Amino acid sequence: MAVSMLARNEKIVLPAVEIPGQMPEAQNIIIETKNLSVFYGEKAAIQNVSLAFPEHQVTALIGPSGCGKSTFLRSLNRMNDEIAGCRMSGGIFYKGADITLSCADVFEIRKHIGMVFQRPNPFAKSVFENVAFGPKHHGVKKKAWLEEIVEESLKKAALWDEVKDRLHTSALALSGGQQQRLCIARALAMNPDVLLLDEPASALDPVSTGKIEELMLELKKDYTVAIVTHNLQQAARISDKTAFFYMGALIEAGDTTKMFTKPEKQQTRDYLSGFFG
Ligand SMILES: Nc1ncnc2c1ncn2[C@@H]1O[C@H](COP(=O)(O)OP(=O)(O)OP(=O)(O)O)[C@@H](O)[C@H]1O
Repeated sequence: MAVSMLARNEKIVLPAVEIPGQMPEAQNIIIETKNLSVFYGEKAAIQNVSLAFPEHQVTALIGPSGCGKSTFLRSLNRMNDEIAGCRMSGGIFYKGADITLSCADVFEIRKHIGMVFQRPNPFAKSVFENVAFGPKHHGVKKKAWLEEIVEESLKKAALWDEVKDRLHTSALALSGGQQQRLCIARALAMNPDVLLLDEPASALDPVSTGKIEELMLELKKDYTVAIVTHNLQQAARISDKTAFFYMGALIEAGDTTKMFTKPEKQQTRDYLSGFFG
């Protein structure tokens, strides 16, 4: 099944992947990896990871620096394709379609699976043009339609009230926290199903971090969210599921409350107790 043929609201129910510690009940899985390995040259950064992302839930990816969280996250919308010498094996299934296949259209994939990076990276354009950029690039020309997309995306990113009177001024004049919410609005403007967030609040002050966390809880009503975070309290506050990575392997994944109170693996217990990381 080609990804480009999937309608936005089409729901394909897949059985949950069996991972130690993961919820046994069947859930709508929107994206999942099966035996995914990612290599930089000869070195494996991710080894045989099978992980399923339940729809409308926040899944936090945690683990010590260098364990492969970002590499794994970036593979989910083929962002690693941009890195010379990076290759992967295994499968990534988005609504049942294997998006690792060479025939899969990466631009189409990234429309469905949007990404926001650690450092806010707005374009040196107006607030409006930042959000309208993707839809314009994908053929939306009508001004009224673009205005509607921009307003709706900024509202969903909880930024509209702060910028509605300065839509045509530079995005670079916004605060760091506003810029990050603008980047989220830019991703939402493409009407994705899945949002990938790589430490979206790590460069922000506590107030802006709080706004991003509140936003995550709001966004999961409409989207499936995967977030890399170093901040264990943040993972505990905002995620439904947590996946713990160590040295490129998925050690344990499951319900966040259970992971933080009764992890099954000793390595998870050690990491959560601060013994390493
Ligand atoms: N572009 C790259 N080229 C070569 N090796 C890379 C590249 N990016 C990451 N790596 C290596 O892959 C491994 C996993 O890195 P990755 O950034 O995915 O880990 P991480 O858990 O996200 O780390 P951090 O929490 O510090 O961001 C590390 O050994 C890293 O050095």
